[in-house]
Amino acid sequence: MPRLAFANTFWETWDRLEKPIKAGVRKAMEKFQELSVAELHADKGLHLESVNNARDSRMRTIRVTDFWRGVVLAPDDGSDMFLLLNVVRHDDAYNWAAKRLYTVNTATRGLEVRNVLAIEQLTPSLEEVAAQAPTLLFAQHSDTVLRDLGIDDQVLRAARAITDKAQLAAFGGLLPEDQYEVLQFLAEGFTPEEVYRDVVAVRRPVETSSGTEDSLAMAIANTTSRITLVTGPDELAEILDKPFAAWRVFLHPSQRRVAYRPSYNGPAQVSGGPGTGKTVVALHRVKHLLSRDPASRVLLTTFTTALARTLRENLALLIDDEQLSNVDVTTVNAYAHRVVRELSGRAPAPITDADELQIWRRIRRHLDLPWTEQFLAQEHRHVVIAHQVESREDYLRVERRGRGAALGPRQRQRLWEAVEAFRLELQGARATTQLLMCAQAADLLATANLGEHGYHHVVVDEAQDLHPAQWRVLRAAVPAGADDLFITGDPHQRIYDSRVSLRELGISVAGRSSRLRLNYRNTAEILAWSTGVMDGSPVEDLGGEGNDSLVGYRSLLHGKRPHIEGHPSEQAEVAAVVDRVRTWLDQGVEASEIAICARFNLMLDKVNKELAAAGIPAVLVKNQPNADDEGVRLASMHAMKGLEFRCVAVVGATAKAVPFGKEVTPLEVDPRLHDADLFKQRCLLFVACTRAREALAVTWNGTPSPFLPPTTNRTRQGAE
Ligand SMILES: Nc1ncnc2c1ncn2[C@@H]1O[C@H](COP(=O)(O)OP(=O)(O)OP(=O)(O)O)[C@@H](O)[C@H]1O
Repeated sequence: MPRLAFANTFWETWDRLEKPIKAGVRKAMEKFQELSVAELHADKGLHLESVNNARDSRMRTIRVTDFWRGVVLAPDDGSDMFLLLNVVRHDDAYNWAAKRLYTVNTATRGLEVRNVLAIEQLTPSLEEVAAQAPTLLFAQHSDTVLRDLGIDDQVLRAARAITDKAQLAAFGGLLPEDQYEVLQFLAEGFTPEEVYRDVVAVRRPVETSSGTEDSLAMAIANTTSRITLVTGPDELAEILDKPFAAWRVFLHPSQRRVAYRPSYNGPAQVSGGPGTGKTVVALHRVKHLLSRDPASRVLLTTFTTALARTLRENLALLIDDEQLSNVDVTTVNAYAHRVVRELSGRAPAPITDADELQIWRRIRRHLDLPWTEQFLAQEHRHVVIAHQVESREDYLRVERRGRGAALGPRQRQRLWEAVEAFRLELQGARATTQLLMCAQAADLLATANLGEHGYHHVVVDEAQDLHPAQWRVLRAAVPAGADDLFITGDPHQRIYDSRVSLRELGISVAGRSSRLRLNYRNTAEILAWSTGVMDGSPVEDLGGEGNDSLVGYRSLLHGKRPHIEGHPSEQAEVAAVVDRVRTWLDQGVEASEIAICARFNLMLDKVNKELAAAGIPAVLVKNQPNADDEGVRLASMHAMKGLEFRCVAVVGATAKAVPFGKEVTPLEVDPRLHDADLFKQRCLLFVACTRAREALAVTWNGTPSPFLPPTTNRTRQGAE
């Protein structure tokens, strides 16, 4: 019986095929499950035929319908694995098939495809230009080094003629995938040793001595990041029935390595820039943990209720219902609330941040304190609750980490009075705050029966904004040991002001932390511009033990440069964004795939009004629309966390809004808090911009935000 595998090129078109064509594919694929290799070749309905002038002698086409054909790579080495490459209109199928060549990479041993014809045709003209060029992109690397990294003769010749990164990007789609990735890493300045470690070694299979390494079947088995192997009819049905999502099937080797590592001897952490697949990895980790022990109970947390809902929907695409029933997908706050309710019998609904500020304001006035209510609220959150300060004596001694303005004993006495007044007021109203609820939950869990209220594994997504009290809940929810906590997050996306030392919270990830570098979401143009917003500022890493940076993050996707534009008035800006949305809609983008994002709801209201006047439906993200609800998404910058859209317009990026003065502690009050607040606002803009997959527009009226990369400020108009 032959074996069947599907290449990523097939999946790229599968969802777009019409029903009768899909039915034809299913029927053809069933034959691969039923007939022998000889019968397949003889089958009249399938009509497996070779391709004239094909560069790859194994190239065949099969009949799908009268007008569509499948392109298949058929083994010629005695192995029995067929690889479905694409489904293409009859006339295009032969052309598509003829120019492609599949080869086994000498270093990774994976199967790669190249457009051999196009490379042959383009290389001489590249060489002509290169002969005059002052520098060549790979001049510093010898042939031996490149060959050791899997670069073969044809690619080597082309690589020697490439002058810069833009040329490499333009040429890249023609090159064999693993070799292109090696060249990209080298072009980004990674050393050959690093490239070997991150690109080659992660893919390279363990050496065997069977001598069959180069068979097509073996190469296919080595290419899990681009090829899906189907082991039986049930699997075939399942895989073809569900809507295809590449992230479910094809993990980058660096993603697979961390998600499917059999076991971690304690808490593990995965960091990575935006769009590098941290959420995807978290979901696959849950799958791995459950497939290892189907009876284990898993807590999967993220930052907001809306994100938890999406996370659960995506998890349902990856695991079956029985497994899903063993996973709680929720926010830390919701879990803490449940714990307090179940273990103490009563859990008041926490007050909102605005209510909390009001209480602090009353106390400030009543005690005639010299600090703002924001300062008092922050002191309570980030010093008192964070360090579990329970008495005046503790507070007088506590080290106020991350706070710049020193507070003497007399000031601390006065502040402690305010804290006591705050707690008294809450008690009187039988109320609490989210963080106090978390602190209570952690205390309750510490003495509770974890078999009933805890988990075997806790997986944490969007970890960067969790407060120490929330970390204590998570730490207490799972007994310390192997595979207790799996944490993913990006310190560049910190938009609230929590600072943690995970080690001090009993969550040491030393020796178990990894980083993802390949961005799957944004085009390189959007990623590069958005990275400019961060201005290379040093960023404290997730665990609070060192610094993190965005150096080396890359995207393989390319598109238009972001549109960056200032307008003379708010009215003109709003009119321009409505025009832009209209253009995106005219280009065929679904309204629900477009987001407009602003720092303030006031601006969103104005945009909403203009959209309505133009007859364009819109919905507010904070109302948690369903994925299939029609309408352009309108969101505050905070609400953009964790989301993504084909097109994003960030409006009102003015100097007054980003940073928003009211949320920045004045320099003279506390220089460290001042810097931290500014940094948070920078991250907020970064998060908003990196939600765009294909198109990003950033606009303002009046003075632009100082966080926009310098060229923007100078030209005020970016090219598209
Ligand atoms: N291996 C993969 N193959 C195809 N698509 C992928 C893969 N990994 C991630 N993606 C896609 O890339 C996008 C970003 O992934 P994901 O949301 O997991 O990234 P993230 O690192 O959590 O992002 P952020 O931190 O910015 O919220 C998603 O559309 C996801 O489906």
